[in-house]
This record gives sequence, structure tokens and C-alpha cells, in this order.
Amino acid sequence: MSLRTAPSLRTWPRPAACTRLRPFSLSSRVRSAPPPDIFRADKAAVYPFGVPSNDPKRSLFPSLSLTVRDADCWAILAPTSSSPTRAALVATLRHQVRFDPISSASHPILATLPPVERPADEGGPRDRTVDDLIQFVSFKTRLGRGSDFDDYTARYYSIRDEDKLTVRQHLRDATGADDAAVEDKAAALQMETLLDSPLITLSNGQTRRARVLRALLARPELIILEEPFTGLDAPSRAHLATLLASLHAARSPRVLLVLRPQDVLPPFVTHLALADATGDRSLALGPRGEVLAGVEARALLAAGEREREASVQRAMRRREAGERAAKETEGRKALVELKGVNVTYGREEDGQVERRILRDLDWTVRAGERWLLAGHNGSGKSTLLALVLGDHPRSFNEDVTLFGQPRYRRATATLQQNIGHVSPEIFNAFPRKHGPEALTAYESIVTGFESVYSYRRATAEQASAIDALVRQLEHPLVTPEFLARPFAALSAGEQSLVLLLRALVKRPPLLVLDEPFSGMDRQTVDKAQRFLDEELDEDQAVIMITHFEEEVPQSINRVLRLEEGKVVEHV
Ligand SMILES: Nc1ncnc2c1ncn2[C@@H]1O[C@H](COP(=O)(O)OP(=O)(O)OP(=O)(O)O)[C@@H](O)[C@H]1O
Repeated sequence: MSLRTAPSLRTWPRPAACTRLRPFSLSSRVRSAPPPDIFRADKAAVYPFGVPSNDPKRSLFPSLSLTVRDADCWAILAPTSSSPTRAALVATLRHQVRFDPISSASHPILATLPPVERPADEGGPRDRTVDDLIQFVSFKTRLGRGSDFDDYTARYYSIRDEDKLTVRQHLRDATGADDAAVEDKAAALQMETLLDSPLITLSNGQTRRARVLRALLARPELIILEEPFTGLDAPSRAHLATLLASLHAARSPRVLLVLRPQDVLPPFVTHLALADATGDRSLALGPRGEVLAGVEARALLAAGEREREASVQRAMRRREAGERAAKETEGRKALVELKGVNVTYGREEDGQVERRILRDLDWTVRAGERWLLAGHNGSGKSTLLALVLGDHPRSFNEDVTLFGQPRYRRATATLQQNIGHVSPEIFNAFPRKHGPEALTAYESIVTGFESVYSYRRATAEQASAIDALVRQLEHPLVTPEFLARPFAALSAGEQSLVLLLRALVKRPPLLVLDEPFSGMDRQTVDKAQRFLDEELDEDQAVIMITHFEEEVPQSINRVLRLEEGKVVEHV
């Protein structure tokens, strides 16, 4: 069925049925010269670099046969984001492994590509490498940042000279693309109006789109996108899926997706690699229909489907529950009070474009309330949270009251004592040092007591708070060995979990959870949701942002929805 969408036919005069032929079919070669394969492995033993071939137990795949043909759009699907098999397959496709024998795997398309032009003083033209061929956009990819802590609140202040780098300039510097190419690709990703914004002002969803844009501008033959739909709102997800379908159709570039089971499988995916969650590197590979007919795939996708359906019901129930919940918390202490708040950037009188980010916003959050802060990418949610967190200069105005006092009367440190916070910005900014200065998972959680980003020795009381938290979480992953691992060595989902524990550990009156489950596997999301539903104190309030309805815990029963900075739903 998916072959109908195989759009290669426009560029390559090849019958659709060819995509079903075995890769080495002689008859297909004789009939016409098919476009070269992107990747081909024939009974290849795949090893990490440095592991000798006489140690097959340590191989990534003992005998891998896989062909990614020109027309194929593969999706790699694993039950968990941290599946080592999933990571091993991506590394294999990127040739970041050793093949035995060397000739058992190759990227045949490489031999057909023209060399990369370079001036004579840089060595003249050079052959293309796999790195030229494939761009990998990981959820972990950071835009132009180092391994130290970044001040993610900088975007809210008047932008410093060193932070004035615009999206356009960044893209040009990083990829060597000219303005026309930048504008063309930006338009495809609906980012043209953001090109002249400083890079640091982009919202989270906008940043993720910018990563895809940067990878496209490097003009690869294949783009591998890891969990590309995470952090995008539903319309942006649909738009991205359509865009990827047309990019793949035009081979400009071809697309390979790495998806979570809860993601919707786009119709243009023709082939699936179903990886296991454990380390035993079992893979089901083949055309989409065949793999989906298998028991494992059906179970995996059915669970995702059930989850999505249940979440629609939950959203409806939440609307009904909202009014009741508001009555229950009516007389309780107000933790956050915003009255007629506006946030505007750029002043017309200074010749700048004026952008209103929040408009006449009223909102009160009381002790024990559980809020979903909803809205499309760029609608102003993080800006609103920055007011609540006291991170935004506008929070010092009279119209913002936090924990019973105007923000300007509260020291930032006292404010932070009352708030546990996770966000994509913290995820990006959290230090990931290696070597002796590296924080372990445990030490990263300890930093939550003082809301800092550097090592603090845990007091006895803090150590027992962490023990209690880990016990209550009831997650088999979180063992003493796990807690002793360096934060930087954990998978994206594991890092998200550690940062969530960091936010929870001091049991603050207010939890601000901005996309807290990003990158987490289903089991971890379940454990975290159960914790939020059952283990919080009655008086702890929650404000949560997520673009995935199925990630909203059941106990969330209030909704504030923004559209272009205005409140459009308040229940
Ligand atoms: N300093 C700034 N100058 C100009 N525009 C800004 C600045 N900071 C943020 N913006 C813009 O404000 C808008 C709202 O950003 P915000 O991060 O609040 O969105 P969001 O709703 O949290 O989006 P997402 O779901 O993608 O995280 C975005 O269009 C962003 O580009």
C-alpha cells in the first residue's frame, strides 16, 4: 500500500513494483540501471569500534542483511527511546561502526556522487564521505552550544551583543548555504518570518524546526530524524509529516525516521525496522505491511493507538472536571496571580517591529491546582511560565504576584525554593561534563534542592528524601547503579527522568513541568504519571505543558489555552 506513495517515480523512471524486488536481482539490473542503493549490508557482522571480531558476543549485530533503496522510506521503531538496538542501527546506517568483513556493507550511492568542490588552498576537490551523505538530527542535538550551563533566561532580557546571532546568520555560518537557499528551505518549514530573529529568542518548537532546517541546508542525500514530532504541536506535526513526504518524494533529501511507538506512523513510510527494547539486538526488518503483520509490531502499535484514544476521552473528561475542581480550590492560597499582563518585544517608535507575545492575561493558580498550559508552538506558553518563575523582567511589574507577594519583593533564591522546574531549556542547558567534573545522575538530583547546576554534597536529610522519592517512583530502571552513572552518559529519556526527579525532590509548593516527558519511553512516562497522580501532596500545585494529550496525567483537571498570546480557554 505504501508503495503508492513512493514518489520517486517522478524523478526516477522505475516501476513501483521494483521496490519489492530483492536488492541483488539480476533482472532488474539488466532491464534498466536502477538508482544506487543508499545503504547495503549483506550478512555483515557489525562491531563497535575497538571491539575485535573474535568477540562476537560484543557485536552490535552478528549478521545484518539490510538494503535501504533509493525509493524506500524506512522508519525505525523501538519500544523505548533508550533501546540499544535502535541506537546501534542508527550508528550502523551512519557507518559509525566497524563491519566485518569490510566489504559486507557499503553506501553504494557514494560512488555516484560528484566530489565536494574546495578551493585549491584547502586541498582541492575531495571525495564525499558518509558524513556528507547523511545528516542526523537528534532530539539531543543542541544549536551552537557547549557543555557548560547556558543561561536559558537570556532570551527574555535585552539581548546581549554575543547573543544577537540571527537564525539566518547561524544557518549560513553552519552550512555555508546562501540567502536564497536559506529562504527557500525556511519557507518550506514555515520559518521565513523567524529568520531575522536572534537565535536565542526561538520557542522550543521553533528551535526544533530550526534543527531540521539546518540539516536540510547541508544538502544531504539522506536525513535521519530522531523523534522529529516531539515538542511540536498537532498542526506542526501534520505540516512536518507532509513536508517530509514531499522531500522524500523529490529525494531532496530522502528521509529516514526514528519514531516512538506512540507516534503516528506517516503514510509515506514504506519499510520498518522494529527494534527490541533490550540489548539482544533483535530486529524485524522489511516492507511496512509485512512487519506490521507481525505480532510484536501489532502489540506495540496497538498500545500506542489505545493510548491516543484514551487520551481523547481524558481530554473531554478534563473539561467537565475543570469547573468542579475550580470550586474545590476556591478559598486556597494563591501561588500565582497575574492581572492584565502584557508582554511586547520591539518598539515601533524605535523603528522596530512590535511583537505582542502575551495580551491582557489574567490567571490565578492556587495551592493544589493541577493545570495544563496548552497552545500551539510560539503561542506564548514559555513566556508566561517565565513570568511565573520570576525569570522574565516583566515579572517585576505590579501585575505579577508570586506566593502572596509582588515578584519584586522576593529574592530569586527564595522564589526558586518554592518551585520545582523542568523544561526543554533546562534540558538543553544542564551541564553535561565528562571526566572528573562530571555530575552523576544522583548528584544531578541533589542540585534540585538549591535549584543550582553544580555539585553540592547531599546532607543526610537530603539523602533520605532522595531515597524516599526513588522508592515512591517504583521504577526498576532507577537502581543505585543507574544513579551512579554520569548524567552525560544517559540516554535523552533517562536524562529527562533525572531532571524530573531533580524538580520533585524538594517537594515544592509549585511544580512547573514544561514538556517533562520528552524522550522518555512508555514505561517511564507511566511511572512518572502515576507519581504525579498519586504521590504529590494535596497542596502541591502543578502547571504542565505538553503537546501530546496522552502525556497529560489524569490528575490534571484545569486548562489554560493560549493562542497568539491571548487566553482562548480557561476551565
Ligand atoms: N526576546 C524576544 N524577542 C522577540 N520575540 C521573542 C523573544 N522571546 C520570545 N519571542 C517570541 O515569542 C513567541 C512565544 O515564544 P514562547 O517560547 O513563549 O512560545 P511557546 O508557546 O512556549 O512555544 P513552544 O510550544 O514552541 O515552546 C515566539 O514566537 C518567540 O519567537
